[in-house]
This record gives sequence, structure tokens and C-alpha cells, in this order.
Amino acid sequence: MEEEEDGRRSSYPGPPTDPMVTALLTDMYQITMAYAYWKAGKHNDRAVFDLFHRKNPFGGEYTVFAGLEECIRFAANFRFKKDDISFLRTVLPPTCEEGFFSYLASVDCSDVEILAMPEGSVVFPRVPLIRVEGPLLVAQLLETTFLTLVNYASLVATNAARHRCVAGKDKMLLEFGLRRAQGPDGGISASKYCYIGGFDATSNVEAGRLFGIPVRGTHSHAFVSSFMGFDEIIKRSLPHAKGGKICEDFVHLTQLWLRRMQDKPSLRSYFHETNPSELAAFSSYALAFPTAFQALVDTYDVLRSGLPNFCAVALALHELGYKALGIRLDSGDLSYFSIETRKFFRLVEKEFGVAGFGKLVIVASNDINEATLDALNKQGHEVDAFGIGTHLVTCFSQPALGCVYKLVEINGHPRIKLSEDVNKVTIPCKKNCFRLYGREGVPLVDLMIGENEVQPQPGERILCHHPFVESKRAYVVPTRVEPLYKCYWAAKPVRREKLPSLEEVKKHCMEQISAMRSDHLRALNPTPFKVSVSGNLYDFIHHLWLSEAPVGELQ
Ligand SMILES: Nc1ncnc2c1ncn2[C@@H]1O[C@H](COP(=O)(O)OP(=O)(O)OP(=O)(O)O)[C@@H](O)[C@H]1O
Ligand SMILES: O=P(O)(O)OC[C@H]1O[C@H](OP(=O)(O)OP(=O)(O)O)[C@H](O)[C@@H]1O
Ligand SMILES: O=C(O)c1cccnc1
Ligand SMILES: [Mg+2]
Repeated sequence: MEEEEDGRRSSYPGPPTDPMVTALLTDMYQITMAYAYWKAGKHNDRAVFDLFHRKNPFGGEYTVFAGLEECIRFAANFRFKKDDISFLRTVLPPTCEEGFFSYLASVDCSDVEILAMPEGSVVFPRVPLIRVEGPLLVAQLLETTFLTLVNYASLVATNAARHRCVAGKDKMLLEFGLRRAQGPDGGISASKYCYIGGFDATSNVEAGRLFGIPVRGTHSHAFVSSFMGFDEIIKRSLPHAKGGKICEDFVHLTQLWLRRMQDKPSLRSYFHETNPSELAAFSSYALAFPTAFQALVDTYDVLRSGLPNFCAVALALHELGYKALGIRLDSGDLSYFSIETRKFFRLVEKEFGVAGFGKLVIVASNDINEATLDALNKQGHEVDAFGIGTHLVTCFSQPALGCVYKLVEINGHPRIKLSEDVNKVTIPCKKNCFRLYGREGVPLVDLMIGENEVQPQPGERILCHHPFVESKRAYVVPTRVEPLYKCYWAAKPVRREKLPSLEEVKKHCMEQISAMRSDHLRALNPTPFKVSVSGNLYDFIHHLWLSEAPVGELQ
């Protein structure tokens, strides 16, 4: 996103973050349709497409909408370059006329209008997340790219939000997924969209650079096992935190503190001899990061070695005026180990009078998912921060979100797609959508109306219809009516909404989730949120349905 001189974000978006997102990042059938639209002289017909999902992921009843900024960046910069056109000549049949290729070179999104819900919104099935209006050929060409930009983004943002809901607001959530993600782009996208969905930081350094997401990390088992003994540590001096005195042999100091701990009867019941190479590794790490010492304690034995070794180093640091951060657990029973660790920290605080030692941070990782978090909550635990990778970024429990992109109007004529499966029948017309809020300010229902219908007003009694089931309808007297769409792309720049920063998107997402009734959010048997249409739209859908569906003949 380009910065304007006054520091605000420009209304003209920069290119997509991923340079792979080009006009050719699409399905071949979009190109063949483009040719056929052009050949039929339909390319400039005015089309309206809706992008929406039919089912919420992970067995839940909500979805977090993400990926919009990248769609707008894509649309704003949409063009077929010379090279692109040369390639298209090689994949289309030789019968395709030359005029098409020169036309394609002139195509852009200058006559396209894109309305969408703000990124980070909590959204529900069938309500369009993005409404694209423009010349048929170009509006059609956006389909695949928009879907690939929205589907994974929204899926992983929803997954992150679900992990946040189970973990609770006060826990730190760290995204550790890059190594397990579906390739580099999957990893970068996961870091960005997990941040929107409620994670606090990522281990992915490039995501930190690209998006300004806080970057965090501890160390791995390799660092610990790379040490064989104390002899390897050559530079051992450490200045006192407040300057002045220098400790010439910090390693010796950590050994001294370990002995002091061993001499305390209350601590002796936990451990005897610890692994010395592990103490060497921790001492060395503390020498490198005296102000941010955090150690992985499960390489050899959490309670008998890792934990006492960590405390010895942390106490040595404390003597020199530093404060250690804490530990990471990466195996075993995380409930048990975190509780035992906390007890041990408190004991050390008491025995040595080190204020705050009992509150050192406990990070837990190792194949954590929603179910593990829930189990840990039920059992009780003392974990302050969770590092979550594989299950989060691969969306292990549901690998894809099914957003679709459907034509709903052409040259002012509403269009419908019929299906044996009623869930797959599209809702025709260029629509406006609103969220209606109830007495306590909670969202009650999303309402879709035709573009030309009068907008619903607070205090008005509105009959909301289920889109397909006649008997399902309800009156709502909203206290607040929230229009769901903003215009993010239009020919006239004055009409374009400025794209929010990532922080603003995250804030919006957190506010939307907090505003939802908790029964819509719960993991087990959540209550579906109601999605409805106006009486006019209901009648129209069913009129069009009847007029388009062929009448069968019984023999
Ligand atoms: N208290 C707990 N309740 C429920 N699940 C837990 C609890 N503690 C840990 N887990 C989960 O149980 C699994 C334990 O992993 P696993 O059985 O592979 O053993 P491990 O401790 O990872 O062994 P390794 O030393 O090989 O890493 C992980 O997925 C972890 O998130
Ligand atoms: O478990 P995840 O949720 O994916 O979180 C990331 C994992 O990546 C690291 O180790 P890695 O898995 O590479 O090795 P390890 O399991 O043998 O420690 C880290 O120690 C975590 O366990
Ligand atoms: O910083 C960490 O502890 C980390 C980072 C990535 C994967 N596992 C752990
Ligand atoms: Mg692992």
C-alpha cells in the first residue's frame, strides 16, 4: 500500500504481496470464457457476481472474512502484460482471432466496482462477502484469483479465532507454523491471517518484515544438544545489568547457583544431578541474551534437569540484575508439567527471595490444537503462552473453505443457479446486506434485500424470511441497522474506502467476535446465526426459480 505524504494510506493500492498473483494465476476456463464472451460480443455486458460461502468451517457457526486487501490490490493492478498475452496465444486454439488478444491487452478494472464487508468481519453463509460489478469479461476473470485469495485466508483466520476463543483472552498465542505450512505462500498467508484472527505474534521473520507482525521465538532442542560441556564456552564474562561491575565467569556462577539449589531440602526432592551439557547450553544462551533468556527445558528431562538448570541460570542472571523470561515445554503432559513448573518457580521464589520468579512465563508447544487447549482448560494448567503450528496453519481439521463466485445479475436481469441441493441454489439480484442488532446490542440476523429496496431502519418491524423455507420467518425490530458493505474499488477514487491497516483489521475482528452471542461461537453444537431475505427478495427468488426450472413430465 502506498503511503501518502500526510502518512495516511493512499486510495490506490500497491501490487499484491505475492508476485505470483498475476492475471494468469487463474483457471484456463476463465480464459476460454473470456474469448467466447468476446466472440459473442458479450464482453461488455454489465455483470454482478457475488463471492460467498455456503457452510462455516470446522463444524462451527461463524467464519472470519479475510483476504480482501489482496483482492483489491489484485483488481487495482489487473492487466495482461505482453508476455502474458504471448503465453495465452500458445494455450488457446489457433482459430482464436487476433482481435481478442489486442482487446485483452487493454482490459483492466477501471470500470469495475467492488463492494465488500470489511476484512476481519464475522460472516455467515450465503451473505455475499464481496460483490463485483463490471463488464462481464473482466468481472468473470477475477473469479479464481479472488477465491484463492479469500478461501485460505478466511479459513486460517477462522481457525486462529477459534483457537483464541478456547485459549481465552489473557493467554499469549504464538503462531509457529511456517515449517509445516503448505509451502512458502501458505506460511506467509498463515502468519498474516492468524494475526488477524487473534494470534499475538509469529515465528515467521519474513511475515514480520512484510506486515509488521510482532516476531517471537525461543530456541530448539538442537541448540541444547549441540553443547557437550562447559569447556566449549570461551567468552564467559557478563557485565552487571546496571553497568559497573563485570562478572568474569558467568558459567561458574550458574554452577554455583545450581549447587545452592541442590542444598535446599525443599528443592532436593525434585532433582539430584542435572545434565551438565544442558546447563552449559542454557548458560551460553543467557550470555547471548541476558535480557531475554528463555529456555526449552525438555531435551533431557523436564523436572530432573531442564527446570533446575533453567532456574540456576535465571538466578545467576538475577544476581547480576537481569530478569529471565521463562521456559518452553515441548513434550509430555503439558498440564502436569506446567503445574509442576509453576510450583517449582514459586518454591525458588520463596527459598531465595526473588520477587516475581513464581510468575516467569511458561510457553507450551507440541501438536496443540483446539481440543488440546480445551482439555488443558478442563484439567487445569499454568501455561501463559501457546506456540501452535501444524494444526493451526494446515487447518488440519478442515483443509478448505468453499467460497464460490456466482453470477447474480446480467444487464439488470437477475440470474439464478438451480440445484437439486437447495444449499447450492444461488440468491439472485444485485443485493444490499445489513446486520440487524437486538435489544442488548447483539447481532440478531443478517438481512439481504434487493439493491433498489428501501433500507431497513432501526425501530421498524421487519419480517425476515429464510431464503428458501417458507415457514421459517420472524419479525425483528432492530435497535441498530448496520450496512454490511463498503465500496473498496470504483472508477471514481472519491468513492473508494481506504483500506485499513492490519492492526485495524485485527481490532475489527476482535470486536466483532466479542459482540457475538457466545452460543454462536462455542465449539460443541453451536447455534446457527440467522441469515434472511426481505419479503420482496423472497418472492422474487421463488418466482425466478419457478420460471427457470423446467417442468417435468411423468410417463
Ligand atoms: N494434558 C494434556 N491433555 C491433553 N493433551 C495433551 C496434554 N498434554 C499434552 N497433550 C497433547 O498430547 C500429545 C502428546 O504428544 P506425544 O504423545 O507425541 O508425546 P510427546 O510428549 O510429544 O513425546 P515426544 O517426547 O516424542 O515429543 C500432543 O499432541 C500434546 O499437545
Ligand atoms: O507442534 P506444532 O504445533 O507444529 O508447533 C511447532 C513445533 O515445531 C517445533 O518442533 P518440531 O515439530 O519441528 O520438532 P519436535 O516435535 O521433534 O520438537 C516446535 O518445537 C514445535 O513442537
Ligand atoms: O520459537 C520457537 O520456539 C519455535 C518456532 C518455530 C517452531 N517451533 C518453535
Ligand atoms: Mg513436533
